[in-house]
Amino acid sequence: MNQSKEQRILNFVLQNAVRGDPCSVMDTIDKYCSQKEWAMNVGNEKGLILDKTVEEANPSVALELGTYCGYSAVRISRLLKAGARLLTVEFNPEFAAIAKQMIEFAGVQDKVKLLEGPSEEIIPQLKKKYEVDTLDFVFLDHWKDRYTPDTILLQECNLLRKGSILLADNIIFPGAPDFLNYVRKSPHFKCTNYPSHLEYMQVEDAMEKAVFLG
Ligand SMILES: O=C(NC/C=C/[C@H]1O[C@@H](n2ccc(=O)cc2)[C@H](O)[C@@H]1O)c1cc([N+](=O)[O-])cc(O)c1O
Ligand SMILES: [Mg+2]
Repeated sequence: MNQSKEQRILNFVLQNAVRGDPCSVMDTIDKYCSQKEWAMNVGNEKGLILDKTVEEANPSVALELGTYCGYSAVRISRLLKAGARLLTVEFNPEFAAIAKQMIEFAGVQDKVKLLEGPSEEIIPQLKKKYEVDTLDFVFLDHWKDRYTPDTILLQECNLLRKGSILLADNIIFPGAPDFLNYVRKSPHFKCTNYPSHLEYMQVEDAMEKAVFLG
């Protein structure tokens, strides 16, 4: 049966990137997805905003919602200090299998734990099952209608602390209007908007940073 787009992206990386080199993996995915087949990786323009926010957070424990092929998991984990870890949530088994291979090829597997399942099931397990105290950084890039309920769930599970940084992708396209409304109206978050463009396209997009105030 014919391959999936995600399998084709992984194969292109395995054949063209440098094993153990996260930047080479990111660049190779960006090359494929800008020249051959578009895919919903955060990409290099918004990726630079992600990099700066991760560096600002300098997290010991980071969470990503929406692994997909592992592009942002590689991007985030390459910046983590010794001993720090990224937990990334993916519920599509095909995507999880691709991402696992992508993460291992990039050589960041010791920093990344891929959790398979829906975010609403995984988030309540983070403290007891995955030994998380609080999260220093959260990247939201999964279903856009899950950003708000999962942000509320993170608070209900006491997973945020004063200064925890949330960064959300796709604020303009496809858009996450209820999330934007929620965090901007909430007295518990200080928000910053970062205008950018949709990955690999000349379409407006933006990222929103929301710092939890406790
Ligand atoms: O739809 C988008 N993203 C949805 C991502 C969904 C990913 O999150 C996982 N997940 C993991 C856990 C869950 O609980 C739910 C889903 C899904 O299995 C998928 O791997 C999107 C779309 C465009 N676009 O241009 O159309 C651009 C983007 O940058 C996007 O991020
Ligand atoms: Mg996205």
